[in-house]
Amino acid sequence: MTYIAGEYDIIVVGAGHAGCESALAGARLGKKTLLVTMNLDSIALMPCNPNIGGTGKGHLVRELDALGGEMGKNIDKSMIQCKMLNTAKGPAVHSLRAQADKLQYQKEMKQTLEKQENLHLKQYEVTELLVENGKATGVVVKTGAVFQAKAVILATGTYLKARIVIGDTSYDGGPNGLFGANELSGSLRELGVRLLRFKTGTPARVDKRSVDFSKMTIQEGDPQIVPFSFETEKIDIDQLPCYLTYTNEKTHQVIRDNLHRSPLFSGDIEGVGPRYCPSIEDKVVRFSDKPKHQIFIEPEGRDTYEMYVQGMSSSLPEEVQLKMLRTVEGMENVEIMRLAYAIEYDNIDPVQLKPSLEFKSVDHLFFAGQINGTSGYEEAAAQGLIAGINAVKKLEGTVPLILDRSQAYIGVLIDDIVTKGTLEPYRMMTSRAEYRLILRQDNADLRLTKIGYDIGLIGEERYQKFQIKERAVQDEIERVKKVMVKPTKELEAFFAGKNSTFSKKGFTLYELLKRPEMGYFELEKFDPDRPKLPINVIEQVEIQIKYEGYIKKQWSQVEQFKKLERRKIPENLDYEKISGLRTEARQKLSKIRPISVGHASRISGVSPADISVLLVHMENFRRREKTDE
Ligand SMILES: Cc1cc2nc3c(=O)[nH]c(=O)nc-3n(C[C@H](O)[C@H](O)[C@H](O)COP(=O)(O)OP(=O)(O)OC[C@H]3O[C@@H](n4cnc5c(N)ncnc54)[C@H](O)[C@@H]3O)c2cc1C
Ligand SMILES: NC(=O)c1ccc[n+]([C@@H]2O[C@H](COP(=O)([O-])OP(=O)(O)OC[C@H]3O[C@@H](n4cnc5c(N)ncnc54)[C@H](O)[C@@H]3O)[C@@H](O)[C@H]2O)c1
Repeated sequence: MTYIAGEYDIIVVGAGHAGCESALAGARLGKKTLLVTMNLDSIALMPCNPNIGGTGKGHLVRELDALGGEMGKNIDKSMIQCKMLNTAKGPAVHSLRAQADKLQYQKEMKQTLEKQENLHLKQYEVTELLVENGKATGVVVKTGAVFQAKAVILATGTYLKARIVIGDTSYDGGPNGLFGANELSGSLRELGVRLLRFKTGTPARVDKRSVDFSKMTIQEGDPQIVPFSFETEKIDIDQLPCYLTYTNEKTHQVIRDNLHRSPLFSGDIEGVGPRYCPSIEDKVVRFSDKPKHQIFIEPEGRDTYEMYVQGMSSSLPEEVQLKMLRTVEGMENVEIMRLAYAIEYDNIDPVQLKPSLEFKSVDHLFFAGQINGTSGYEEAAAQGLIAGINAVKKLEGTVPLILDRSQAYIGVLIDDIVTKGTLEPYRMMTSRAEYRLILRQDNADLRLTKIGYDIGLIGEERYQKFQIKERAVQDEIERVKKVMVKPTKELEAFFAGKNSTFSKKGFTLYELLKRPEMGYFELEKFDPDRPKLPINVIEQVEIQIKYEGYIKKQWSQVEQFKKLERRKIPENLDYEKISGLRTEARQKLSKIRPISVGHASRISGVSPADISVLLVHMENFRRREKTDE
């Protein structure tokens, strides 16, 4: 029966990684928010690898934290191992990665949601979206109850019309043995939402007691854990190890012999899978010259025997999975606890969204997370936060938060999907960002805390602490510029030990720090008056001094980029009336409706010549308006 069950400012559908951030942002910014989800026991579930961060993704989490999101804090509370990846490379690509206790991660997030003022949690399947006069007004759930709202955020992940495939077996169902949501897609289609069909997969979970770890290489966490959240001071835990092993020719033979039974190759799966998280059968086919592939065996939590087999995502039949796993060193007697599977689901074509994540043709309707064609917990959470903030801004009639490509990986992610769309699940990587040297994980707070504070998600106390850090970095850089290091015998010997060119005229400490071979700590003996500073301040001082030249160069590129970003295009510009635009450019511009000239220039099919035509048209338009005034 249909009845009005409640009225809210914002309704968020789906308590995955995107929905949790959206709902927390909405409630923390003072809006009465309803978070409705299919199963309250699967809040913030990690249906694949229970890990947060990794290359590019770690950057997203730190940015999210600087803006006032929750994911960083939640993984700090629930990690069982942590590593800074890529430390042999430059700081731009250092990425934090933590293995989570899967159940604890969920428990901590659920508790945070439950304790949040203004936030209401309810378990239902949403079957219909309500729209009146081109504006989202609420949702209908399976029982017929109607929940009304001023804005709706859809964050339904991989659940829409989800289908599970294991070899020749397939059935309707969501991830991890949960139900899929079969009705909402139809309602979206009726409202004119264009849907695509993607797929993803997960490896088997195996019983720890059936694995011979003595044949594998142990992978310990870092001795000093760097927290994800800029607010977490210290993490002191007993870390659990992971293990490294490899596939071999025998494994590959089992896969090749059974490829015809893999739905990915027999054509049984129509969805498009993530290029950058390929299944093992994909890897064996696409990289056929490789004799082996890395496999990480990772714990799913502290209190479980289940281990995750990273690198072996598959949709091969059950008995082939077992045969294939048992060819791997250390897994000769392995027992599977949960089978690997592939999952197909409906998602939207994200070019239907504005950069604020609002749907272009339905006001007050936002989309966030994997439903937008992305893949990954962190990508989902980042969008969730932005959608939550922008739903609030929409209700308050203020300008949306749109981070640009020089401000944050979050900006790169959203700009990419809403401008170019995606033909396969989109995963963040450092190579997607043009201004990598500026967008480091270590300076996410310096880039974004002020924005989080202005929005209202960063409190006064945290902001003051941040300002103290910011000032300390500047003061120390200024100080080392003034410290003169005399050319003593001791300094000369130190230089010789470093193979560094010595000069009798002496140096400033700043000049020494610029040299790649010299570190801040080892120069302490030549800097007797140095103040005692926190490690995160010293880290900034070193990076900013060592990479100053490159960073300056990147800032001048950013200036060029910003010039075009600042040239805003009127929302109602009629591209049909601009003569000189090529037909493809006219169609693409009308479809994407870019917000700035810079934005327009990134649309595939819009050439530099089209941009010149657009610029001339805008200039004429501006002059005409000025004359009319
Ligand atoms: C098998 C598998 C393997 C994956 N592998 C990885 C991986 O290893 N690493 C990685 O980073 N990402 C992986 N992903 C992707 C990752 O799970 C998602 O990117 C991420 O969880 C997306 O977050 P989300 O918030 O968008 O959606 P989800 O986490 O999927 O959450 C969606 C939420 O919406 C709810 N919901 C859906 N429909 C409705 C409805 N109609 N009414 C009410 N509630 C609804 C669900 O109950 C759920 O709580 C994998 C996903 C799957 C399923
Ligand atoms: N989003 C999806 O749809 C989807 C689908 C399938 C798989 N995935 C998952 O996405 C993730 C990305 O794969 P990835 O290989 O780039 O992994 P990653 O981003 O987790 O790690 C990157 C690199 O870090 C190192 N590393 C990883 N785990 C480690 C450990 N436990 N100990 C030490 N070093 C470790 C390795 O060098 C690895 O290649 C995987 O966890 C994979 O299962 C996602």
